[in-house]
Amino acid sequence: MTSFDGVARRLGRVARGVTLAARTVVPVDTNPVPADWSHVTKVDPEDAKKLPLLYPLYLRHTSAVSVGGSADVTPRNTEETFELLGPASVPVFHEPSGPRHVTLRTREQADLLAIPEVLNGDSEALVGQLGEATEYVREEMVPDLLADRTPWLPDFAVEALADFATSWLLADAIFEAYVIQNPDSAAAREANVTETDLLTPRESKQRAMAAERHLGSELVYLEYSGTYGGDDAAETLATISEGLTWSRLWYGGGIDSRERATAMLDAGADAIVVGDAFHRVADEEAELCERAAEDLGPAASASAVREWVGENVAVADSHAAAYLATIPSVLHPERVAERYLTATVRTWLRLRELVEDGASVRASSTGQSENGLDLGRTLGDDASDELGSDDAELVRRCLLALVADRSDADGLSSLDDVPTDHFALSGSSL
Ligand SMILES: CC(C)=CCC/C(C)=C/CC/C(C)=C/CC/C(C)=C/COP(=O)(O)OP(=O)(O)O
Ligand SMILES: O=P(O)(O)OC[C@@H](O)CO
Repeated sequence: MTSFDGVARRLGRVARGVTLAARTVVPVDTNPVPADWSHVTKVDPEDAKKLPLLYPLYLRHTSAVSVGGSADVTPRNTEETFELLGPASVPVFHEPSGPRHVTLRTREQADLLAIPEVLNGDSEALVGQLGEATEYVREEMVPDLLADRTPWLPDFAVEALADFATSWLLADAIFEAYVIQNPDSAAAREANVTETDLLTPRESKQRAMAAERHLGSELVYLEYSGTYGGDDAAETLATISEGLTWSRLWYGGGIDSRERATAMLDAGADAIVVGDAFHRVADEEAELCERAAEDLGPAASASAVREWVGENVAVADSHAAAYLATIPSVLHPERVAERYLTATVRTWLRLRELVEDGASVRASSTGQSENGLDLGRTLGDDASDELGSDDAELVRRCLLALVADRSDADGLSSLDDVPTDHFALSGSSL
């Protein structure tokens, strides 16, 4: 027995050596966070943060979407956000800020689970919350899953499987080592980061090096949430990146222009994270569509809508253009913004037309509308042609659900799970 244990220990050491060699000396990239992700859009599930009506159009340009936020996030609004984002063609990962934000449903929908550990907060934010989460997974989430899916398993097998599944969930997750540098943010309050906890560039680098080597953090995240870190952040990114060989380095906070995005990428960030600038697109369009609905009739022609947008919207100063400008691969953000804002107004007017006509919109078992939701006609061909088939189906479902909310609709129970409250326009009358 002892000798078997000895062999197992030696094998374990060899495996650790191979893993370390792959992270350092061998020229392969074993980090599960793709190196080519350079732009991440953070979608906050909290009820006050909304989505643009045609969100898959905007999100098709970002490398990945992160679902998470620090305030007013609940299991319900997190699951609803995944209902909308999970089926989209862009990779979606989950960044919980509390143990119970992770549910069986969010695990099914998310491509990755990214768990925050704060390097300059209190011990709760480094390991306390993770401890609570591990207990919850081992003693509630996994046993509930096993009871549901494998009720015939004997108790001893349930125990062993629950141990394995809990460890697997953590082994399969990625860990994000946060350095929070804006004490005025919700994330700082959550992690108990105060003015005295802010780090110098050198201290940030030292903790990042420890996170890579000791905690195995796939990601180091310099977080200025809500405010732009400017030159201080650039210096910190440059210093941290000198110390990292394997972990990715991300920057988030106040990115709302091409200049800010490129400044942080040039300073050494592998990716920038954009949150508020995306949600502002939704707030802006709600106001815009309400104005358009007052000026234009529901049956306004495509050219009338284009003209109205040209005359009434300062596209260069719009939040749509600002968000798109944060994505370096979007070469002409203003042009793209004009196309998307026009498509949004067209869509909104078309939905009003459908509701006004008292259209009984039906969804067939495949989710196809039988009445009037041809996307080319609704969004305009140029915008609808940009959507792949999964995104097109998702947009169609969301639009049908918004109409169904306001009409006598038969056969629409398949749309009940579309959480339309998450659109900024859900508060506007159709
Ligand atoms: C393993 C399971 C089931 C769950 C993990 C649960 C854990 C450990 C959560 C970590 C909670 C934590 C340490 C939070 C600290 C604050 C933080 C970094 C929040 C992330 O906030 P952002 O999403 O950046 O927030 P804002 O965009 O609102 O600023
Ligand atoms: O909302 P903003 O300021 O873009 O910040 C993004 C992200 O770092 C928040 O976690």
